Amino acid sequence: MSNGDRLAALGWRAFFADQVDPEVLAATPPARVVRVDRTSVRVTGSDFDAALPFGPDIAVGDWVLVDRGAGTVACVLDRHTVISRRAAGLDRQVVTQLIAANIDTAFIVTSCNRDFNVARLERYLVLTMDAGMEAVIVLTKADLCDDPEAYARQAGAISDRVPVVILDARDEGAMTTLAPWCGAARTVAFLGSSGVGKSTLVNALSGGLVGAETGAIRESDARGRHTTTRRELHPLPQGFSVLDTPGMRELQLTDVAGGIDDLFPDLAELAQACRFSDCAHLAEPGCALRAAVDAGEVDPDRLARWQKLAAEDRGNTERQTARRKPSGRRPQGGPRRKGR
Ligand SMILES: Nc1nc2c(ncn2[C@@H]2O[C@H](COP(=O)(O)OP(=O)(O)OP(=O)(O)O)[C@@H](O)[C@H]2O)c(=O)[nH]1
Ligand SMILES: [Zn+2]
Repeated sequence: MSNGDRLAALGWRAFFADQVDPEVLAATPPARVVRVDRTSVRVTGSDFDAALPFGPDIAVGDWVLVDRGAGTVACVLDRHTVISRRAAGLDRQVVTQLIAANIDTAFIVTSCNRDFNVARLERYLVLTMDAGMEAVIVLTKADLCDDPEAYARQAGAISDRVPVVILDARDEGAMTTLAPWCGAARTVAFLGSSGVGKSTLVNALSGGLVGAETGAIRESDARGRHTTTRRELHPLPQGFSVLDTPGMRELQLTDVAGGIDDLFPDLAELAQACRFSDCAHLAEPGCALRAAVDAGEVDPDRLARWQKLAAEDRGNTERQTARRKPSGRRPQGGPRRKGR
């Protein structure tokens, strides 16, 4: 395999190459961040692997330019997609935690059991749609369930833009089911609660090469033990990359209004017809959404979930904007990039 082919297999494409002049690329070669630890980032390039000192705002999946002489990340390239979540920092400060960058497809994994929750799936979908990723709902543990189709129907009703697949993550057929999204040079990620089968699927896709740790779950409460401890991107010999992420207990939304509109386009459109532009869709006269509920055209539960997500997003976004420091995310003094 040539160096160019190796880079392409890692996901290098015109979107990234176009950001940098060729001579800069020659002097500071591109590499993909495959792991982020507390003090270092692990990167893979066309003909090198390296552990470099951690820099702020570097996410697993990022494309960076490497200063090989200094042994540092010279620059983080603009991301094609990025997912982050709001986390509570010290002193109730709102901090944004980067989860992963440059993912093409997010497999949102849940099981056909008590883990299944439409509101939580919507939350993940808002996040991934806002990030510009393709999303697929993956329902695992179909083999342990009497009526998996009932789960698939509920999941399928969430959005006509999101395909739903049902599988037994431990079965060989799981690979075939996910293959359409795992083409050459693609990057896929598994998101979902602990114990739903993410590591099992990563193992299946990689043919056991990755050896992601899987854990037994306590069947009594359908909750998994927390077995995945770090985020790691695995470039596979089949020519695509897979990211395993830990189970996420809490997923707060910030700055995802676009994703909310994408997932609830009908409600966003109806709201335009409310008499008051700041209608809270509660009991105001001339509320188009309440009228649609009364007419049986809108599910009131879905409306309530949409309102809750929108309110949460607004609250967090306002708090974050108030605290955001005016600093860029690129280390200073890096190589000059196009258009800058
Ligand atoms: N019967 C059955 N068991 C499954 C299926 N998917 C996962 N399991 C089992 O459920 C347990 C948890 O699976 P994991 O793959 O470790 O779950 P995870 O989502 O990676 O969990 P975390 O690492 O904690 O985030 C393991 O014992 C798996 O063998 C499935 O589709 N059917
Ligand atoms: Zn209204």
